[in-house]
Amino acid sequence: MTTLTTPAVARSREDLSGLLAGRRSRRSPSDRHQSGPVVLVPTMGALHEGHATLMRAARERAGAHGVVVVSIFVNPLQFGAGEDLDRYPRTFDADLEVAAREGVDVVFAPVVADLYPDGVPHEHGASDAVTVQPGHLADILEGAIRPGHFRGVLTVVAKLFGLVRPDVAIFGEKDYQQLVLIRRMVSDLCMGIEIVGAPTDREPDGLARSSRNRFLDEEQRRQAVTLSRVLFAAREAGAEFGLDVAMDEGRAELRDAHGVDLDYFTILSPELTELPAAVPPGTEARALIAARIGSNRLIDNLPITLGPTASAGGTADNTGVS
Ligand SMILES: Nc1ncnc2c1ncn2[C@@H]1O[C@H](COP(=O)(O)OP(=O)(O)OP(=O)(O)O)[C@@H](O)[C@H]1O
Ligand SMILES: CC(C)(CO)[C@@H](O)C(=O)[O-]
Ligand code: BAL
Repeated sequence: MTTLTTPAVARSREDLSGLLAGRRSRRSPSDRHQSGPVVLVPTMGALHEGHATLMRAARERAGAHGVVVVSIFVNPLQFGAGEDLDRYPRTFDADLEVAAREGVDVVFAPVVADLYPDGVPHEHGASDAVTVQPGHLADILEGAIRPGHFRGVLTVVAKLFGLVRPDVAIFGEKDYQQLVLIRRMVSDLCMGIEIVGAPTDREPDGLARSSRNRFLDEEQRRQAVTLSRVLFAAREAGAEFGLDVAMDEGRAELRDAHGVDLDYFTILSPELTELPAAVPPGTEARALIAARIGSNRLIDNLPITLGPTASAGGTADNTGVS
């Protein structure tokens, strides 16, 4: 029988610094060889198997002597007015079980006032708070639909980095634009933290696991698989026939779908810039999709290697139907 050790739970920043202090003092240069890295997995809770893959990667990276910290915090600053902040699932006891199963050392689950002692600095409210302003990459895709979202994400991630001071932080590729922006923040603000991107974990039929999937009813669950179908169809066609055909095949999947209200389907460079008009065979790209199914908004993406007859069409051609 496997014995599970419940992670230490820090409910405030003071708890966290207490829990991490002992470990940090042991990380002196003289005995660094005996200690491993501090590895952080930031989450909003409602943990599922996708999160578990991140924790497993963290445990492996930290080794027996390192520390795995999982943060659970539903960050109000990244939710816009009318979004699903209030109904976002909160399942703390079940989350602790997942963390225990994956060998997490510390769960950091602060309250809102702990991370925002002067209140949540929403754009529309007066505030002296310093927040992280992302570049223009935050204005496209998710940022176009959710203005201010990435300012909220980067601000809270910067706070988590400041509190946990990890050597490594692991994020899912499922939130691909988020991952790109976090890498950019760490680089531009010289944070000196290694950012690891973990592949998207999927249901057997291809649907990307997501905390919000639990809100899908049976019919919506059937419709939700359209997102990954579009991406896999685009990937297969793109590998053989290039970008334009990849877009066509993705769009064809969308035409046959019901109940899927598309926000975007596009293929961009891995850095989320437009692809040039002609790309050489073997060019790496990223297909990205977002859609609403009922009142649920889902996102997904997939890496694509464009094939020998690839020819890029720029924004006009590789922007999806809506
Ligand atoms: N299916 C997945 N595979 C790998 N990583 C994932 C998966 N789903 C989420 N993650 C990653 O887990 C981290 C925490 O994400 P979060 O708590 O928002 O979960 P989520 O399932 O993405 O929820 P949401 O429904 O809000 O999109 C992020 O880095 C995210 O990219
Ligand atoms: C990175 C994150 C934990 C910041 O709140 C969140 O955006 C998420 O769970 O992907
Ligand atoms: N994982 C993305 C968090 C959000 O939708 O706000």
